[in-house]
Amino acid sequence: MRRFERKQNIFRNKDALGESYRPDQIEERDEEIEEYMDALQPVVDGWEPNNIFLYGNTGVGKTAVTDYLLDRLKDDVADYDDVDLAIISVNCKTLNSSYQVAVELVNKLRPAGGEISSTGYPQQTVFKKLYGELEAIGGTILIVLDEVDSIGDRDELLYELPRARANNNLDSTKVGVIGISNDFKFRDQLDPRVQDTLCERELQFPPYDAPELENILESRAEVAIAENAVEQGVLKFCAALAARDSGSARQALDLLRLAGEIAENREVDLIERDHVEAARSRLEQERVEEGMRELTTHGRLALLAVVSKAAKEETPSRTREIYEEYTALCDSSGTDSLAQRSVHNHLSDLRMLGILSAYENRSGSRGNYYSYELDVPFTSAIEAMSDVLRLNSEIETIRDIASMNNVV
Ligand SMILES: Nc1ncnc2c1ncn2[C@@H]1O[C@H](COP(=O)(O)OP(=O)(O)OP(=O)(O)O)[C@@H](O)[C@H]1O
Repeated sequence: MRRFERKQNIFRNKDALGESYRPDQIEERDEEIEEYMDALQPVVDGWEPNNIFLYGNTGVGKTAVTDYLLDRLKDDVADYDDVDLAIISVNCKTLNSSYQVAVELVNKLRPAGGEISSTGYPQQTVFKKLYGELEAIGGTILIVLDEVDSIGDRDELLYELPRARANNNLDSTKVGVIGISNDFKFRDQLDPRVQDTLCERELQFPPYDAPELENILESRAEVAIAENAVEQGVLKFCAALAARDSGSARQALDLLRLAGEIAENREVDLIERDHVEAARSRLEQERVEEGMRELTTHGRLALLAVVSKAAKEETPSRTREIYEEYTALCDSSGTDSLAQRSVHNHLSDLRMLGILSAYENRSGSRGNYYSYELDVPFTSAIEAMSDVLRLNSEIETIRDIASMNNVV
């Protein structure tokens, strides 16, 4: 067996490409930072903070910019004796009601051993306990609620918290809420009263374009990657791929990190374009697998039907044709098939997940119909499918047909 050996030809500090790294510098967000600083100005001036709602797609720097600015704000207000600032951050991802977020906040503020249980209290009791903790800290408190959309429509806390002082629930403490979300619908679904308070200041972070992503990658590569370990054009390529797909800095950084790991495993000292291509297809496969995990058996069978059509070079394919393929697969797997209408719904879900793309065709008097094709490489889709459906011989046949047709 080989020994573990330290590898450092490619990476100088791989953690700097990871999710928990906090960059010293934020690139390409000058305007947003200006606006954000304006919204935070009342804190420095000693007034009641604005409530801020920050939204934009995933990976566009909402959390990074917030962390960076709040660190700065903390340092800068230290110069003013009459401002006492505390910042509490909670990620709401696993908390799907006001009640749960309030419990989480109380428990963050209490010393170990003093936590309250996450069930069993009336909501107002938990809110009261929260006000008690906030009042005990005093001064100005900014509460950051990341992924705030997880709270869903049980959003009373978002209404109560910013008004706590006006409603005499807090006496001297000044509270501001910073809500962060990548769900564009969330804001519009909020109760209008919540909208008015929480969205006092709204900041939108647009997706990055390719040159912006390239700058972000360059500044991160300086910290993360060994000297002369990236072939010329590779950062541009990663940036272009991520810009075309999502405009997400996370995606661009993930591509670079994985490309570096692939280069490392191939025992070369240079990250090349090929490694980025390989990283892209692996990440795409992960995305399909992740999407697939959420699918029901029928969703998977509907996807496999499209994969089978793709192997025969028959995509884009109409729902009716996909449905025939689907019923045949159901027969082979001993599963009762659903009606065509339901399969159509599964196909539109797969489209939402970015696994399929759809085209609307107009067929004159007989109305419109949709046709579908894979929006991910054939290989990624079939690889992801092999583990989860017990249809080995069918999947082998599809693979054979695909290789005869040179479909990859
Ligand atoms: N402008 C930037 N300069 C430097 N690094 C950035 C910038 N924008 C994003 N990043 C980096 O990209 C990654 C993703 O950013 P971040 O977590 O802030 O995205 P987000 O908008 O909060 O996404 P999500 O909604 O998924 O939480 C992080 O590693 C972050 O450090």
